[in-house]
Amino acid sequence: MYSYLSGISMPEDLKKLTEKEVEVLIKEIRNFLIESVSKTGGHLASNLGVVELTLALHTVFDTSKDRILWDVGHQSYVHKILTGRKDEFHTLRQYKGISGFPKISESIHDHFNTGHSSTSISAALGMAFARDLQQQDHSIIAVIGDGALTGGMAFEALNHAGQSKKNLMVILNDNEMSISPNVGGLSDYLTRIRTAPIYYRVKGDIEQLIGKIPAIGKSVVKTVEKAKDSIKYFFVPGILFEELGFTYIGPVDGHNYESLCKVLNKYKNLNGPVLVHVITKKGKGYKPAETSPHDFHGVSPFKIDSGEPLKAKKKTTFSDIAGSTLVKAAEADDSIVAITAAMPSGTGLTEFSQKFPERFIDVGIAEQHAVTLAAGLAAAGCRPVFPVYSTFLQRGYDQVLHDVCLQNLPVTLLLDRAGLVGNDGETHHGVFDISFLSCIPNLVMMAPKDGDELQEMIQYSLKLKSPVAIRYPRGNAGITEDSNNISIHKGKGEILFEAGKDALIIALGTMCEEALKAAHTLAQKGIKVTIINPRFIKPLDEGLILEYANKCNSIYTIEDHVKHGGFGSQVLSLLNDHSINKEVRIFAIPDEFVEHGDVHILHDYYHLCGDKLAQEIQQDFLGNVYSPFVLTR
Ligand SMILES: Cc1ncc(C[n+]2csc(CCOP(=O)(O)OP(=O)(O)O)c2C)c(N)n1
Ligand SMILES: CC(=O)[C@@H](O)[C@H](O)COP(=O)(O)O
Ligand SMILES: [Mg+2]
Repeated sequence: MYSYLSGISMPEDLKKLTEKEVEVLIKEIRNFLIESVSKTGGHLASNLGVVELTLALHTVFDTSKDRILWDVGHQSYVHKILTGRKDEFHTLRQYKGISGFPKISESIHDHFNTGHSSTSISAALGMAFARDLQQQDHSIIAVIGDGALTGGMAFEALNHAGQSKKNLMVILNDNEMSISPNVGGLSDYLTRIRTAPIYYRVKGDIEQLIGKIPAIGKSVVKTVEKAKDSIKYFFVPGILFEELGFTYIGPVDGHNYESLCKVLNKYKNLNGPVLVHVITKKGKGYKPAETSPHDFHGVSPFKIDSGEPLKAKKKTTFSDIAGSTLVKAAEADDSIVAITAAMPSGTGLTEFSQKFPERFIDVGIAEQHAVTLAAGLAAAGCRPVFPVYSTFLQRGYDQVLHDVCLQNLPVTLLLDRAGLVGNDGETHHGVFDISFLSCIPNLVMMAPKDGDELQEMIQYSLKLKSPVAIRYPRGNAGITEDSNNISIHKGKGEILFEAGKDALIIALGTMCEEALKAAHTLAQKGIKVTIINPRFIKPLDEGLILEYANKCNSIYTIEDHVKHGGFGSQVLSLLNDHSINKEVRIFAIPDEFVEHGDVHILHDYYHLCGDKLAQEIQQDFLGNVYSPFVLTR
């Protein structure tokens, strides 16, 4: 079916093709990507945009020694296809299949693992220092998108790399898009470069021209120098990067394989850091993705002819509820400001951004800045809310501690995608937030069992005069059966289910639903349990937990989070402080990074589901056979 792609196993095979054949290969790769991702889901639009660029990189460089670092790494599919993973591509992002991001463990052609944005230039510079110290000779190329370039780390690295004079190439893949349209002054600057009338002029011509402007006499010299500077700043593309110490090349048409190869060949041995500004179209070659790059940034399986998702739209998600609750709250309180770090739709803020554009702030991929911006807003009398994926808040840790909590500022952090997220895998699971946040003084932390409770918790958080974090998972927000009336009071949990004293299950957040399933299964076996929904991670409902821990025979905690420093550890510590010496078993994720795969598979593997919980509790009653995943005291 694929005349040329079928013959490509490794990058060397590519080098045997003529330019005409490569043109056919480009089309074949796009078809292959569309076919394959329509079944597995994945980051389609970004990959369609870098087909020519990736082929050119593999034509000019040799990644068995040269190092290409893919920023974020969601655009590395073509690289994977060309470096021995074509035949496994149908397993992309599936449990035990290949990852959606670069992985050193997958291939010698992957040189650095990524997933979080804006790391590539720092890593490339580190490798350049190492290469020179070890007197080696290879090329190092960071490929970074215009969205990823909005991240603070990228600026820090550009600043350092420019001055270091190290030989390295930064390829700026500019498609004017982050997940949503890109934001910020730098993005505007790139637009000016792209649309400048001197688009195809080379910088050298302009500099020569400026050099020819005569200047006679002292004051004339001064004026002319000033004028020259202004002309240069106006006309020389990429002057910003030049001033930082980079040689700027571009803009270059990122869909012209031949000219990309020429540029890369010409500048690959240049002394010092070089930045090649490549213009691409996100979603290139597939109409639905070109028209709607946002919708095809990360897709679930879809119909190729229409681009429609295979499964009907999901029910209401936790993110939807967070968004609609904030809209309602903002209608009543004009001090509420919503912040996003380049994830407006992922975090459910689309409606908010449309209804309250003046109170909606997209900072770009800049979580650190977002947190301190929130602190500033709060210090000046606004009520900021920052919905952010749990995993990306890791970027803003010191800002949460130092700028928000130390000053006890009323900032609400909505930790979306808390728990296992599924197919993005180890870089994206939000399973560390309890450990890194619950140790911070002044911070109140909650986890809702369902959508209704999330709504109440957000409303409650907006009344508090202190920082609050609320963690909730990716996906649908159900309504819990057996649910009581929801009324949130600081540090108060609820008895969700009470059948007897054989076992106490303290189930955090959506694990309540799993605990209820287990309770019903166990009831049929004659084992009577009680379930506590703690609602608060901090402060814990100590009274309720101690009362029932004393009453019940054995105690179980369950959470979608790592065990170390997690919720169960805190319960254990509480019981220890009160000398309750009963058996406590913690169902949580052990001390390892969790691979990618469907969430239900991962939950099953780690026994974070009703079936396994019931099985384990039953086993305990039968004869104490323990699973390796649960801690026993
Ligand atoms: C620290 C961090 N924050 C947010 C994200 C989510 N994210 C992944 S890709 C992306 C947009 C990247 O845009 P760009 O670099 O321009 O790549 P493109 O998809 O346009 O090729 C965002 C916001 C992330 N991966 N890491
Ligand atoms: C690459 C990246 O970081 C994002 O695109 C992420 O994959 C989005 O995840 P959701 O699909 O959960 O919004
Ligand atoms: Mg982009």
